[in-house]
Amino acid sequence: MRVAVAYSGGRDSTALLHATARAALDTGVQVVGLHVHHGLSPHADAWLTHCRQQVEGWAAAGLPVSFMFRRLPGKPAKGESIEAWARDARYRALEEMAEEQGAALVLLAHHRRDQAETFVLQALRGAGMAGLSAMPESVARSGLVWARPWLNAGREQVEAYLQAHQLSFIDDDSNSDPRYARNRLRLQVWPKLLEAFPQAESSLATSAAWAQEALALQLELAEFDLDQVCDEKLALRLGDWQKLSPARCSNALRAWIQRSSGQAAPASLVQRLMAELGQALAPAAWPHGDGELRRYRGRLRFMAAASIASSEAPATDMSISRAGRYRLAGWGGVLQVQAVKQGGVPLARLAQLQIRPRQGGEQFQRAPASTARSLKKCFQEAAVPAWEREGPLLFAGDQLLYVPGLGVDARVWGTGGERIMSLRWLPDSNAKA
Ligand SMILES: Nc1ncnc2c1ncn2[C@@H]1O[C@H](COP(=O)(O)OP(=O)(O)OP(=O)(O)O)[C@@H](O)[C@H]1O
Repeated sequence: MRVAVAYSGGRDSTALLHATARAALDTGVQVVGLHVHHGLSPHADAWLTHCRQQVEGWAAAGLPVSFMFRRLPGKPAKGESIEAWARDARYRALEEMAEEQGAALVLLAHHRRDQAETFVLQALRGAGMAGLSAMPESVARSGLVWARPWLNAGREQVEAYLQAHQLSFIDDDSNSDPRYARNRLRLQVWPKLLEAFPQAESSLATSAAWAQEALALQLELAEFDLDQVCDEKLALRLGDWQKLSPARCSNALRAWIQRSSGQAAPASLVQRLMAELGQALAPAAWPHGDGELRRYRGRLRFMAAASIASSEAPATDMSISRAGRYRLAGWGGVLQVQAVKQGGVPLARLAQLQIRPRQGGEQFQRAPASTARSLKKCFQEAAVPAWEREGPLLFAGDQLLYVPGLGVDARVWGTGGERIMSLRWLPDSNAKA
């Protein structure tokens, strides 16, 4: 049997790797230290050398321990948080190495101060229960168990272990860089906090444990509620959902978004949906992750971008020769055609219309003196909300005539001397829940 320890060479993971290897003596368990070379610090090569040599020294002294490392390919993208990139890439590399080594258990050296700091950092961001839960003692992910055996141990205990065994470790100079929130908290706030509240670390870690319990309850309640308010295709039946109390509504919604899209719901999206979902029944859409949430006929669904274009009503032809309201089959609404003096399309151009779903790549021109641009750009410039962007596009041959939310394309505006018409898409507002 093989156990892995994520080993940065810092204080905590040095102590943990050594302690694990000692505990494994005479048990038949093999321990492997997994080191990730981030390539971010000029010292990264020296750290790697230190780690390898330290483990080789321990192995030579008879401990059942070996070493493996991986260099991270690539760099954080421009604008991406270095911390977030390094964390994600580090966990992926650790996962791959553990698999290669045949280790089903990976130990991380986080301790109680790390847990208390995480709780405070999350609270300072206004996090909910998921954030305040901080780090779990163990979690199964990607076929591996990740465990933090020292999550309830104080930093002094780790320090005492290092001293007792005369272990050397790396002092990462980036730990004093004040650009990182954790470093500011650790260096500027923590000493003062402990001076005023000596029990702070254990109290905050206890609060994180309460948050974990509260989170588990929230998730259980959400499962229960979603069983009642989802249809067989897992769409949310809005009429039933709205009957829940406000706290249960947002709790169930958050869990439903995560479940149906596979992506966590930002607090801003949940807030917005709570305000907008119950106000009307008209078809509407809200962007989320790599797709959008769609309200249609009293149900909310998530649609991935790839499936959106193909799932729309099919392209159809129609002919319009006078003002009026025209119901478009399969589109859930009517097209209003009215005579206007300017800014409209010549009536003659409506004789052979094609009605098509948006497919991407369409260009629209908002004013005669401007140029044609992508629909996405035009929607952004005109600040058209997501739910007003829905509906059919009207074409005459290859020429785009009308886009819901934007109006008639300026390239086809009539110039006078002919009957010109405004077009307006009116989605049904009376769909039943
Ligand atoms: N480069 C790395 N390679 C392998 N494991 C790492 C690496 N960086 C962090 N870890 C693991 O994640 C844990 C938490 O990381 P964190 O950055 O908070 O600690 P650290 O200051 O790098 O090192 P230490 O916790 O060993 O003092 C570490 O204890 C270690 O188990």
